[in-house]
Amino acid sequence: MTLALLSSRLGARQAALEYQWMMRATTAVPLDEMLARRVAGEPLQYILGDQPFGPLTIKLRSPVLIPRPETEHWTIRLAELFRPPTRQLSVLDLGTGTGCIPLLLCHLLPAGTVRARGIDISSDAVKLAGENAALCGFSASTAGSARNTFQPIQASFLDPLFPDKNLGVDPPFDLVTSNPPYISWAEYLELPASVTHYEDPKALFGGPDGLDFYHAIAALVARRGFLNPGAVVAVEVGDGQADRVQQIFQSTADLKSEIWLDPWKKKRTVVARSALAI
Ligand SMILES: C[S@@+](CC[C@H](N)C(=O)[O-])C[C@H]1O[C@@H](n2cnc3c(N)ncnc32)[C@H](O)[C@@H]1O
Repeated sequence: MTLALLSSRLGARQAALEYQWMMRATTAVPLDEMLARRVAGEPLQYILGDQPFGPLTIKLRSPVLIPRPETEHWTIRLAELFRPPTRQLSVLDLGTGTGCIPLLLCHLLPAGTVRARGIDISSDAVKLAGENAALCGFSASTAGSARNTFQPIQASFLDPLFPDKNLGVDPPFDLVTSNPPYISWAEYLELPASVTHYEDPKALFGGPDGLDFYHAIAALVARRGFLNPGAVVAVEVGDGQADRVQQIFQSTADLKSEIWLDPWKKKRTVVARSALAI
């Protein structure tokens, strides 16, 4: 009965596909319950409890944002900029969520070359990112010095005192990444219920025009001593925001940048580089 309902909701083809994923899921949730939750509109990823992100399997729990394929795409391309690595990279991910971005970088770059920290205001996100760090084998507490490490830290990077001396977030950084909240108020009203009911509004809202977090990130990386010479700052942007974000980085941080397209040819990532001599 519920499978029939799912078919009427998603179409027979998609329902059959999702049914197969549920059958293969390793979660302890009974199949009937999975079907009922999906029919009620819950995203499949939360029901299954994990999803692939590049070659990694990332654990998921509502309300922490479900990593998107666009983010996976630019993170893989970003790792290529650091091949072969010329030195140890100190990485800071702002708004880390599941930890997917720094964890994929840890996976893609040679062992012992990445020390990543991820900041998130949400305790749910920090807890989940810690679980993912352990599952992927990059937990800072257990890893030896020859391993890449990722440590999630609960803090707000909008706080004027960030990074407080006691946080363990010690500049300078070689790479700053962020997929910040970038949905404007107008866009939020248009989002489907599958997003607004299950994903944390804190992960979505970027202020009235969606650009608040880019101003904050540009001001942060503009601080003296925050970036190493030649450091890279890579931020994901929403539809139609890329040119404006480029201007913000230029005017606030004096950083020149380029724009990367996503697999659907949309301007998705602004990638800036600090001068080789600062
Ligand atoms: C769009 S989600 C991105 C999550 C993850 N990086 C990804 O790509 O899937 C933005 C994240 O920023 C976090 N966030 C929102 N405001 C923040 C703040 N002031 N300081 C730190 N993190 C914040 C949210 O909790 C959320 O996890």
